[in-house]
Amino acid sequence: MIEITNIDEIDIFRSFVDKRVLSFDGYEETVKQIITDVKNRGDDALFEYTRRFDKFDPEKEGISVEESEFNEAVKSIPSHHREIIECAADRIYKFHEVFKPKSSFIEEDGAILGVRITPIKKAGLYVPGGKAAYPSTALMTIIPAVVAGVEDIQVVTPSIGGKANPYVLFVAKMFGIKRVYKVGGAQAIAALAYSTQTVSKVDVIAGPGNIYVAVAKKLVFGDVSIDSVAGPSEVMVVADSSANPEYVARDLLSQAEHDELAGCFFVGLDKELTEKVEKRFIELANSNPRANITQKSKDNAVFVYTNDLKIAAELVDEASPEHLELHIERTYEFMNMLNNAGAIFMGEYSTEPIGDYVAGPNHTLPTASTARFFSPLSCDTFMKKSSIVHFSRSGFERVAKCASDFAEIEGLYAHKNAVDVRLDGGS
Ligand SMILES: NC(=O)c1ccc[n+]([C@@H]2O[C@H](COP(=O)([O-])OP(=O)(O)OC[C@H]3O[C@@H](n4cnc5c(N)ncnc54)[C@H](O)[C@@H]3O)[C@@H](O)[C@H]2O)c1
Ligand SMILES: N[C@H](CO)Cc1c[nH]c[nH+]1
Ligand SMILES: [Zn+2]
Repeated sequence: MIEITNIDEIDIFRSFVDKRVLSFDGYEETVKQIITDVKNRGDDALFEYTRRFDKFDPEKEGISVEESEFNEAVKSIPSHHREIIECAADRIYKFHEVFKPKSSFIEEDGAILGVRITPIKKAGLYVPGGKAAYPSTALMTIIPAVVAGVEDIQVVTPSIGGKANPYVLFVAKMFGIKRVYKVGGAQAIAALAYSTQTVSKVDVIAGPGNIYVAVAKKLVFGDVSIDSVAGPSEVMVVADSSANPEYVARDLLSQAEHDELAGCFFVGLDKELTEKVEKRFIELANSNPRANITQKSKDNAVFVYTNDLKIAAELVDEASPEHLELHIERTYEFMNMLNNAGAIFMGEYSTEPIGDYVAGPNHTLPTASTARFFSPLSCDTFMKKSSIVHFSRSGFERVAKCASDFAEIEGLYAHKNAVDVRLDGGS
């Protein structure tokens, strides 16, 4: 447990956060090489990495999911599992539909000004599948793209041993996605960004993944758009003496389970609670073989005690975590003291896994402190804006002199003349 009772001591926590984030830079060289290789050699490189990391031979087995594989997958899903997926899909769909951005305009005397919002044409969606398959992420990536109106959707998902996860295929089929490729990691991101003989180039890549996927998305950003750097999961819990330490320890563990690089940050406003949570987290981590918590996972967990709500809020903004859970009495008051978190879960019944599956908001969220500037995946990820400017003669006359004079200030006389010619024939 670290004790921080003075704002000047916040550096101890900052260096913990920075060390974890900086360690991700160590993957850049490997990822750069994979991207360059796929860019230069297309399918040959994509297949080679798939053979190496996903343990099957795409040359023989192919990477495109065929119609028969989709049909077999759909048949193999028991009806009660379909109902579970449909229940989650329904809630996620409704949430994204409500928050889909809409074009809007204002009218002033002689002018219409506004923002036209249209879907991006081509999207590549990443559904993770290394250590575990993520059908819930298939819902969280496909639904906003479909609701946004993307015309052309490709899904990539690593398929260890060559068999795509049937639940992921079920979700793809549910939303009419025909192109699913059995590739993953940095090589899949490179294929979507630059194209290969099989995979076509997209305009936006969205979806979470491990550190190789996250670093690859960061490196191709600019050549394509991305949702965010959504890498190894993180959860931060702020709790006071009203919190249930068992709930808190279990919520921390739920994210540690994703990856040994996952980050778990606990801030207790009560010393005894902080000690209890740390002890219980370690106990659970040591006795939970199915969750596969390693020493590295435990090293990526930190327990802080502070007696000051303002310091707690500062610690949240320092970490800018993917998920923030508030197990405190005055949740809304505390929320207003901070800025940065991918998703905020209010109160002890809003456990993070509810958000992973059924709450409705997207579970694909920025990590590695990028919640400072990135937002959750949403319909916005798949949409872009154009400004609309429409002046009538009378509206033009109201603003023309201002524009003409401004052009003069900048010394841009062709600009000035383009305005003046409409006023008085120009010079
Ligand atoms: N931030 C979010 O919104 C969010 C949501 C869901 C999941 N996640 C994260 O997604 C990740 C899922 O990870 P995963 O590994 O199970 O699946 P994954 O699909 O992200 O990664 C599997 C791929 O990693 C590549 N890879 C593995 N070892 C490699 C190596 N040594 N060198 C180069 N490439 C290598 C392989 O190509 C493999 O196909 C976890 O980190 C989890 O926390 C994040
Ligand atoms: N917690 C993950 C986001 O960090 C999302 C997820 C999918 N399945 C289970 N959890
Ligand atoms: Zn999760």
